[in-house]
Amino acid sequence: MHRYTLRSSVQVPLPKMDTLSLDLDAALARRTSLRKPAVKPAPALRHIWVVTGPAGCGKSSVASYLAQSLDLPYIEGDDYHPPENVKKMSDGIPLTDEDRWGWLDTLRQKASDELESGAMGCVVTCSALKRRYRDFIRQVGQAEIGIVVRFVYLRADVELLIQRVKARQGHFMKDDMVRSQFIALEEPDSSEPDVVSVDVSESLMEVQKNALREIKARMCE
Ligand SMILES: Nc1ncnc2c1ncn2[C@@H]1O[C@H](COP(=O)(O)OP(=O)(O)OP(=O)(O)O)[C@@H](O)[C@H]1O
Ligand SMILES: O=C(O)[C@H](O)[C@@H](O)[C@H](O)[C@H](O)CO
Repeated sequence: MHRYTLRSSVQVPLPKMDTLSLDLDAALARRTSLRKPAVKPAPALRHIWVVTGPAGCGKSSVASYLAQSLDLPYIEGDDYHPPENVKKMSDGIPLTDEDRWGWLDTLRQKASDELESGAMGCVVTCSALKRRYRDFIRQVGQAEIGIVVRFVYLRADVELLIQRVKARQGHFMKDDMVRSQFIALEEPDSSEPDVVSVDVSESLMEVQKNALREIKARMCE
């Protein structure tokens, strides 16, 4: 190791202890003042995950799994249809925009209330078939700082969903309604970057795992 030696002719007056401490305090004061103010960590983003798609695509099956996996409150959209909507669908009559606005407003309010009560996020099932429905729900994220609305669109073809709804027991939505869902459907495209699309032609377990992986990949965005 290279050792430095002071030339003996050079007299370096050693500062007295008090000036040393003064210098040390001054140096510390300067350093503190130069130190950048502590940056407070940004509050974690709170997500409203809206699982969307036509009847039978797996919204309830996937959303309940996501809510459990992420330990988040789960809002089942079907539970908030007014009775007249349920009756219409049970009678094989497709809903109209007018039928849906109140329901959509209830769902987005429920999601907002969950976050208001301290939840770090929530998972909502809502068909949200049309772009304007998704825009309506997006307003929650535009109104509140730190709240992010994201959509998980469960993508399938009509014949597959007809089969799945046919095989389902005890639900008011019957297979004869599935085609009308696709007529109303405005599939999300690249103009909606807050939508992640998941193919639901695979097994339920695969779809659930894929959806969870996609969500986790977007949590920090
Ligand atoms: N990937 C899958 N593979 C096989 N069956 C599935 C899959 N996903 C859902 N299912 C089944 O398809 C039926 C419809 O699923 P689910 O009720 O979750 O759909 P949904 O979108 O919530 O329907 P709705 O909008 O009518 O409430 C259920 O019987 C469910 O068990
Ligand atoms: O917008 C709609 O037409 C309805 O919400 C359907 O898409 C759902 O499948 C219904 O909730 C039954 O589950």
